[in-house]
Amino acid sequence: MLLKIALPNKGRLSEEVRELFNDAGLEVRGRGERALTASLGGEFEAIFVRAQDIPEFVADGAAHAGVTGWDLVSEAGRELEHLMDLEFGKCRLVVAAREESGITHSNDVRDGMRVASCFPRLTQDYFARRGQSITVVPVSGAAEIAPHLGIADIVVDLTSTGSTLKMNGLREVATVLESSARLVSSKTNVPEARKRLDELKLALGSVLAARGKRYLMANVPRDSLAGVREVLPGLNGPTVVDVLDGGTFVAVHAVVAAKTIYRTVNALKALGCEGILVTRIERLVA
Ligand SMILES: Nc1ncnc2c1ncn2[C@@H]1O[C@H](COP(=O)(O)OP(=O)(O)OP(=O)(O)O)[C@@H](O)[C@H]1O
Ligand SMILES: O=P(O)(O)OC[C@H]1O[C@H](OP(=O)(O)OP(=O)(O)O)[C@H](O)[C@@H]1O
Ligand SMILES: [Mg+2]
Repeated sequence: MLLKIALPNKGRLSEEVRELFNDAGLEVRGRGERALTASLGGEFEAIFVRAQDIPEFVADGAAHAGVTGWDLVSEAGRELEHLMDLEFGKCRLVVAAREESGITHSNDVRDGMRVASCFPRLTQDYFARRGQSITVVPVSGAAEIAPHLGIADIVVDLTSTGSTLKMNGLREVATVLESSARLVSSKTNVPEARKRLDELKLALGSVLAARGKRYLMANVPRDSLAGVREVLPGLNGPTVVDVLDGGTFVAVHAVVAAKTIYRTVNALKALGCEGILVTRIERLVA
């Protein structure tokens, strides 16, 4: 059974999605720049569509699963199964107003104000939940310009670094939704498809787990082993291997958090370790 996975054809998420699938051993094969489908390592078939259309395609059964932004999944409001947070494409959907508007909080938004957004549903829901009655001005992009054109008072738009808002003289006043890329599937998938999707989750998850980790090897003086054990917790404690010379050193292998590697290497050095080697891990199945 060939599972169809809908992936973004271009834009913010497409490169990172491809990288993730490649790293998981599901290489996007036979894809020309404008191809609409491609084989993914022979196991799955990728269909390339706009990120925005992916929730609909998956919900309608045109694809078994898909990768797209949580913002788009939420806006679509379709019944989908959330399989996995892929931890990239991180951004927030925010309410923003012109610096000089005097609006610094959602409470300052007055009834009847016009809100430009590419996310009309989420915008409407957000203000409705707060008991505020606004009018959504739906746009398909560049919402940030709307207040300057006089077609809206405020905007609800995506931001990550904040530079687009700043460049447009807008101030963020509230967060509507936090988003990142997600793997979603249709709720109606048959058991065989579910099994394949579990395998896909395992493959993608093992890459994500490995990204934050490094494999560390070091020659450790036998006398320092106790100290090293404290520095290197590893997955199940470090692996200790005898070195052929049978002498004063043993080899220690461990998986360590990438962000602590600087500190770890210094600590090992201080314990008299030698030949310290740090490498990336491709996949980590715990
Ligand atoms: N600044 C950002 N930083 C991180 N992720 C973002 C950012 N902007 C958008 N995203 C994520 O990427 C998704 C796709 O955005 P993208 O800009 O590629 O497509 P689009 O603008 O919706 O569509 P199109 O370019 O086809 O009109 C968004 O729905 C969101 O999840
Ligand atoms: O906070 P920042 O880092 O500035 O990012 C925010 C911008 O990124 C997205 O647009 P994108 O660049 O994807 O262009 P688009 O409008 O063509 O989708 C979003 O719609 C904002 O305009
Ligand atoms: Mg965009």
